[in-house]
Amino acid sequence: MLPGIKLFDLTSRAAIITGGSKGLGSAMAEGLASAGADVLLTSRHQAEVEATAAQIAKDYGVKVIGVQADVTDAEQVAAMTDRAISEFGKIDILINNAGINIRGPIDELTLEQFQEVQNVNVTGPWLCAKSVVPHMKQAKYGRIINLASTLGLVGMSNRTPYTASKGAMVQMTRALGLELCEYGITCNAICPGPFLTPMNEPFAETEEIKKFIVGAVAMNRWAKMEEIQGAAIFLASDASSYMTGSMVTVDGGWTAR
Ligand SMILES: NC(=O)c1ccc[n+]([C@@H]2O[C@H](COP(=O)([O-])OP(=O)(O)OC[C@H]3O[C@@H](n4cnc5c(N)ncnc54)[C@H](O)[C@@H]3O)[C@@H](O)[C@H]2O)c1
Ligand SMILES: O=C(O)C(=O)C[C@H](O)[C@H](O)CO
Repeated sequence: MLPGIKLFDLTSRAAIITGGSKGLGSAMAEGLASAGADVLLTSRHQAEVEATAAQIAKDYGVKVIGVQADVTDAEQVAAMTDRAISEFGKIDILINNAGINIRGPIDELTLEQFQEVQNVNVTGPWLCAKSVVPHMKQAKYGRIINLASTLGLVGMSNRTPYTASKGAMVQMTRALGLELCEYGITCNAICPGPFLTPMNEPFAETEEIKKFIVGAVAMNRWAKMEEIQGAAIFLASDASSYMTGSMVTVDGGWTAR
């Protein structure tokens, strides 16, 4: 008999998820934990990430550790990787989730704002991948999952820093997917559509976003938080073993139009 649903089992797998104290990071941490994985969650804020980690560990009976780490700081990223190795002895899965979005017309944005978005959304995931890859190569196994965005595939006004960064994430996923598959490591991306996380909450009631949800998203609604979990578990598990350099859209039909 072929393995079927067992392909999605993450028992005893060790994962790092960046930017995980709230939003999609914590939803994916719950998803992986529910499939049996141990998780090291990072955030820039120690108390917040510890509280999220403790709750998930209690709910799912796996090891979940909260660690303060800014993904743009190479030393903090190295410490994050060292901690995962000392806690779990290996790193099977990296989810590059931490990200920011600074919106506005190009003539009102500053160079510093543009660079900040590239630094968190592109340099951060590159640094995290660079840091875990030697361990994955040694183990001849790894799953790297990048949170790109629908806005890495299609455009949207007043979002030049974010769309540029997510387009870069799409291309970095393809390049890393090609580079690493000979070592048993895959790299794929999730391209989410609109989820009502802290990133989007302040804009949810604007006319622009209300029109966009009805006009661009075929399902005419925001995604529910749990709707990110299927893609995350799939790409983290052996169920996706023949996929690398792929973009998985979870966007309510936005890009199908
Ligand atoms: N929410 C959406 O609709 C949506 C859509 C497409 C893609 N995404 C992407 O999914 C990811 C998660 O988004 P979200 O909506 O949960 O956002 P969010 O703002 O709710 O959460 C992002 C997390 O990243 C953390 N973070 C920010 N800068 C960091 C840094 N330098 N180092 C470490 N952590 C840092 C934040 O503290 C926060 O916990 C992002 O990469 C985002 O671009 C989100
Ligand atoms: O950036 C925004 O304000 C959006 O509403 C875009 C989407 O919600 C989401 O981020 C798509 O990737």
